[in-house]
Amino acid sequence: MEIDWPALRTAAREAMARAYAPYSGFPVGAAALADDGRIVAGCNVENASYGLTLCAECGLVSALHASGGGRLVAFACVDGAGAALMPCGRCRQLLFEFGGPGLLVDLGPDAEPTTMSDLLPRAFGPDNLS
Ligand SMILES: O=c1ccn([C@H]2C[C@H](O)[C@@H](CO)O2)c(=O)[nH]1
Ligand SMILES: [Zn+2]
Repeated sequence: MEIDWPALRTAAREAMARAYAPYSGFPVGAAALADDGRIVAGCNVENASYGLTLCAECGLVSALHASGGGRLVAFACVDGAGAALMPCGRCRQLLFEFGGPGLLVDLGPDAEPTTMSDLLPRAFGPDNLS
């Protein structure tokens, strides 16, 4: 499948603009290409009880399912400056569930994408339960 990385980055930036991050002042947007061609996105949503913060990737995974499910093929995440941002540890696990080790991960316009297996080597995942 052809991957339009600029379109994914744009979708991530658009989601980032809708972030609710009054406590950290660190808005994040994430977008991914699903295996049926649609783009799903999410932004971080913080809470006065700081530890309840939802990362942008949480919203993305929820959006994937709320809009029909499927698998993730390619993923991009941006910070408030629009630069590529690496998902936190918890979000790597969330993304692995729906993209597996081959999920392509954006490293920005000046680098080749990497894969989830680079971000989360020797991952625990659904296959370990079968
Ligand atoms: O992968 C990440 C890392 C951080 N954040 C958010 C959580 C918090 O609102 C802010 C600062 O950590 O960035 C994300 O949304 N995704
Ligand atoms: Zn996270």
